[in-house]
Amino acid sequence: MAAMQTIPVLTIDGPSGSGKGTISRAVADRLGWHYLDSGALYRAVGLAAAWEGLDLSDAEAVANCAARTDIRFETAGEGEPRVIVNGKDATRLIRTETAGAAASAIAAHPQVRAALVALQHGFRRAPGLVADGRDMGTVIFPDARWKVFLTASAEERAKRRHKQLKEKGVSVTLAGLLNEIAARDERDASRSVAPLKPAQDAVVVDSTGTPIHEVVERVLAVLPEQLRQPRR
Ligand SMILES: Nc1ncnc2c1ncn2[C@@H]1O[C@H](COP(=O)(O)OP(=O)(O)O)[C@@H](O)[C@H]1O
Ligand SMILES: Nc1ccn([C@H]2C[C@H](O)[C@@H](COP(=O)(O)OP(=O)(O)O)O2)c(=O)n1
Repeated sequence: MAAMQTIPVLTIDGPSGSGKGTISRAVADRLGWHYLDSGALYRAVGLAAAWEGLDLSDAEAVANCAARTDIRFETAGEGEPRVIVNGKDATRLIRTETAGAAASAIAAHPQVRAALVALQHGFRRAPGLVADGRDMGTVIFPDARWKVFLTASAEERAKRRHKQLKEKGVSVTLAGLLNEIAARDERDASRSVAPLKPAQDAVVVDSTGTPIHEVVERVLAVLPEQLRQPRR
C-alpha cells in the first residue's frame, strides 16, 4: 500500500466535452504515464447492462452487472485505445450519445460506483497515472499530487461534440446536443454520490477558445519542471 501511494497521479476531471480525453491522453503521452479513461468504464457498464436488457434504474442489478463485466483497453499504436467489453469490440459503440446517457444514468447509483473502485485503483502503476473523469480528484484518488478541473462553456462543448460526431458520420443537431450536454451536466452535478465538482485543491483550467496544444501546456504547467522534460 505504501509503495502504491508513492506512485504519482494527475487527475483531470470536468464536464462532457471539456476535452478531458484529448488532453489527458496527450499529457500521459508526454509524461510516459498510464492513462485511465474512467468514463469508458461507466459507458461499458451502461452498454453491458443494456445488452442484458436490465432496467438501468435497478441499482442492484446494474451493480452486479458492473462486477461481472470484463472491460479491457487495448492500445495499438497511435490514437484511442480499443475498448473490449465481454470479449466484443465496443470502441465505437461506447462513444455514442445513447451510451453516454446510459453511463450517466447508471453512474448515479452508489452501488455501481462502488463496484468500479478497485478496478480504477488498479490503474495506478509506475511511473505514474493520468486519471480522467468526474470524481478522480475527489473520490478515487483524493491523495493525487496534482488535480486539474477542466471546463469550457456549454456552447463550446456542444460545438466540439457536434464537429466530432460529424467527422464520425453521425448526424445530430447542435441545438439537440446543447440540450443533451446541459441535461447530463445537471444530472452529473446534482447526484448525491460523487457529484461533478472541482476538488478543493484542484487547479481550474477553462479551455474556452484555447487551442488543444495550449491547453496541454497549461495542464503540464501544474507539474514540476523535471517531470515535463520531453522523453524523446
Ligand atoms: N481546446 C480545445 N479546442 C477545440 N477542440 C477541442 C479542445 N479540446 C478538445 N477538443 C475537441 O473536443 C471534442 C471532445 O473532446 P474530448 O476529449 O472527447 O472531451 P471529454 O473527454 O471531456 O468529453 C474532441 O473532438 C476534441 O478534439
Ligand atoms: N469518473 C466518472 C466518469 C464518468 N462518469 C459518468 C458521467 C458521464 O456522464 C458518463 C460518461 O463519461 P465520459 O467522461 O465518457 O463522458 P464525456 O466524454 O465527458 O461526455 O459517465 C462518472 O460518473 N464518473
